[in-house]
Amino acid sequence: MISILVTGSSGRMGQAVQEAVTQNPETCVGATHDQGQELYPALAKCDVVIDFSHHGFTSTLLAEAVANNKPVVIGTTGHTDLERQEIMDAAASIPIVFASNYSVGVNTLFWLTRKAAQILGGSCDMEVMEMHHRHKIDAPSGTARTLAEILSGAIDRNYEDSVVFGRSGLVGPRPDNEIGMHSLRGGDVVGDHTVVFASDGERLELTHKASSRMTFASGAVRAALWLQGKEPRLYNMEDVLGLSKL
Ligand SMILES: NC(=O)C1=CN([C@@H]2O[C@H](COP(=O)(O)OP(=O)(O)OC[C@H]3O[C@@H](n4cnc5c(N)ncnc54)[C@H](OP(=O)(O)O)[C@@H]3O)[C@@H](O)[C@H]2O)C=CC1
Ligand SMILES: O=C(O)C1=N[C@H](C(=O)O)C[C@H](O)C1
Repeated sequence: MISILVTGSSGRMGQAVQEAVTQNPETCVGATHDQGQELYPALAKCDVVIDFSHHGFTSTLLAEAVANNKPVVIGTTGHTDLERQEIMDAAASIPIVFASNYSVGVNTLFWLTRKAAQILGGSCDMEVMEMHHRHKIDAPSGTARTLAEILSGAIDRNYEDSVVFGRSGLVGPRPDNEIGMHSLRGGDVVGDHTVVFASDGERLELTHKASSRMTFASGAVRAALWLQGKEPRLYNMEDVLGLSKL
């Protein structure tokens, strides 16, 4: 039985993760952690951490996980460049799965987007749209960022140089190689993502819609089990699902 520390435990995802851990016959909730509580006693009791809390907590969590040699599944999004670097640095010491989305469907969308961009990237205008519930604090979503990173990689550009966030005013005709990013917020939407490939005469759209947070939670539990015995490295959910090899 693998004992899991669930951080951000009173949040929407923290609750879903506890349910998914309890439903899985191979895992149990060894401890929970929330803002203001001491981390070390909870961490010491567990084999692996699943974190869906706040980007500002990641560096504290990783410092403690490295000191105690515990693998970590990071589900939190919205990290700064410095925090992303800290995740990469920690992965030299402990195995980490860091994914903007733990659903099987979205990771299939990542794979399909990579293939479609390899075929269409040079000849199509590429845009990303996402919609989430009114409580989400970061934009664009981590998943939309990953999709835009895949698109920009396919046309040999960087995310930072190619992405344009929404458009307003006299922006002029759309330049080639620009990737538009559009974030909608409202109601209780769990998470919708669409990638658009548009050219003269036709348009391809790839869409994923999540209807339950349990899809992310059960994926994170799968990642936590997969991490057991792995070498220190930064992995993603495509590695967990074996999609990186296809
Ligand atoms: N990778 C994926 O598949 C998915 C990722 N996410 C990401 O997971 C994260 C959490 O989402 P969600 O559950 O909806 O958010 P919630 O706001 O519902 O929950 C966040 C939790 O983290 C706690 N928290 C907030 N700030 C801190 C802090 N500084 N230190 C420690 N704990 C803190 C909150 O405590 P308190 O209540 O006291 O504020 C709460 O328990 C987000 O980054 C979201 O984007 C979400 C879904 C899927
Ligand atoms: O905050 C959320 O809810 C979600 N966050 C993740 C993201 O930012 O991509 C994943 C999912 O879409 C739900």
